[in-house]
Amino acid sequence: KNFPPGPPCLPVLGTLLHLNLENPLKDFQRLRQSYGNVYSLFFGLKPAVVISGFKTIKEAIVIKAVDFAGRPQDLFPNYVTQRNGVILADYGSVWRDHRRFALMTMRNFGLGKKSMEERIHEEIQCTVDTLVKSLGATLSPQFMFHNAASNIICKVVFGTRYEYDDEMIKIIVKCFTDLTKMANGLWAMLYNSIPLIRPLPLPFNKAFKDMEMYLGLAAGLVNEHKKTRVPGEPRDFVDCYLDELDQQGEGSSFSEEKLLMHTFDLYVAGTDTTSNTLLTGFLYLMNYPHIQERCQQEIDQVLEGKDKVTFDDRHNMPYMQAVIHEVQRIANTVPLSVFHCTTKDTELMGYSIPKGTMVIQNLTSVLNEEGQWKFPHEFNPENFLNDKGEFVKPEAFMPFSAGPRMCLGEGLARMELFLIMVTLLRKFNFIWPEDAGKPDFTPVYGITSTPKPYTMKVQLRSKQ
Ligand code: HEM
Repeated sequence: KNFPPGPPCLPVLGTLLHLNLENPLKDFQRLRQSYGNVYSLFFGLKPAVVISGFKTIKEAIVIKAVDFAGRPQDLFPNYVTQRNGVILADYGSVWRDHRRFALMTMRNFGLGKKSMEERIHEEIQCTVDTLVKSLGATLSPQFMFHNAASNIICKVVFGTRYEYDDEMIKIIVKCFTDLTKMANGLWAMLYNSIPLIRPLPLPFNKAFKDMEMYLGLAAGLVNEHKKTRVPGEPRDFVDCYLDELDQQGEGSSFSEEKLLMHTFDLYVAGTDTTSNTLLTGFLYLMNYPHIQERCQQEIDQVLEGKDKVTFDDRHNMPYMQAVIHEVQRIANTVPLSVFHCTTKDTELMGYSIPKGTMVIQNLTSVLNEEGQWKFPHEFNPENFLNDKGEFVKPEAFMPFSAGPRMCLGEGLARMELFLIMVTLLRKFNFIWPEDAGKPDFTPVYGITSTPKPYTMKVQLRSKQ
């Protein structure tokens, strides 16, 4: 009763036929126009509510926070991750303990402090070396940015990194990029909607194989940690978790099984998001050379005489900050966030939503919402600058979502984006190759949006 309205529903299929399962973003927008900011869909028999627009999303996930802080437990990714980890954990003590632990650990390891900056800078040096080797040639930057993001989070979690030509990093990055595309793609939607097909040998089985591969790798790394660790002197996230396990008594929610999936969550969430944001950033900067040039002018001025950029320098770089935020807005890296679920019977904008209903936050609808942005539909850093040229962040800037389930890697991601983009723009000019044709800015849909593969030319800047 009083459930949000939605398109007509068929037996077995629900409202699946109203969506292009390869990329439903346009359908979500179309349905919003017909049914408003809160409407319902049915995945088979399973009801879902799609929420759109800044006001509605804020009301749900920030103001009524706990009511909307659950995660559905019967979707394809829950089966693939064996219901472990933090990203898909339902609202409750296991999620709370693991989230708090991850936030605290990453902070102790220097999030916002110098040591994390040093780790990022070490990795940037490898990116710089790759670019120097490509001077004058045309380069595909996909692997380079994926490898850099992957290595940074790998160092935080496992204390190690892989050379860019190491077979292992190729396997890991491929596994992560495949999984984030599969997790809410066509086969996942069919898996969710039609339980009868689950035992069949269909393409979704690849995700289970990828996960098995990752767990084998992680178990090997954890075993090595067990042999070499000094209790109380942690080197990385895994050591911290093992220390925590030593201290936890009976009834603790920490376990080795959970550790493995926790490493997966941080590793995968930290790789595909940051790298795709960087790829989007350089795609736009090459095609808006005047914006690239203005960034470089600001960087040269602020960093004059300095060896390296620090995260604190962002306070003196309003234009660069505006560009990075605009890149994140336009990249729309996690377009539907991660699906939420109501934790109790609740209400939203006058509609009743029962406990256990899946909630899809259409972040896309906020990041390009008319009325929230000066230029909602174009790439324009002015969206984040006031009349005095100062950096301002509108409340509708929600690429990391908001509320209790908000991205826990936001601090790390922001530091990476700033240090990487500033260092590379200071040293190089990025040029759209003359023979590359017109750029295609339309991203490929998945849990993370990915720019279509492109190439770049790199020139050493004369000043450097
Ligand atoms: C540009 C980079 C990133 C973007 C745009 C992004 C975006 C998001 C979004 C939209 C969510 C879902 C929030 C919700 O359900 O309401 C999320 C969750 C999460 N992110 Fe990120 N993320 C980024 C980087 C990272 C990094 C670097 C890490 C790793 C340290 C990370 C770890 C996580 C985790 C563990 C969650 C689950 C939080 C929870 O369920 O409590 N993310 N992220």
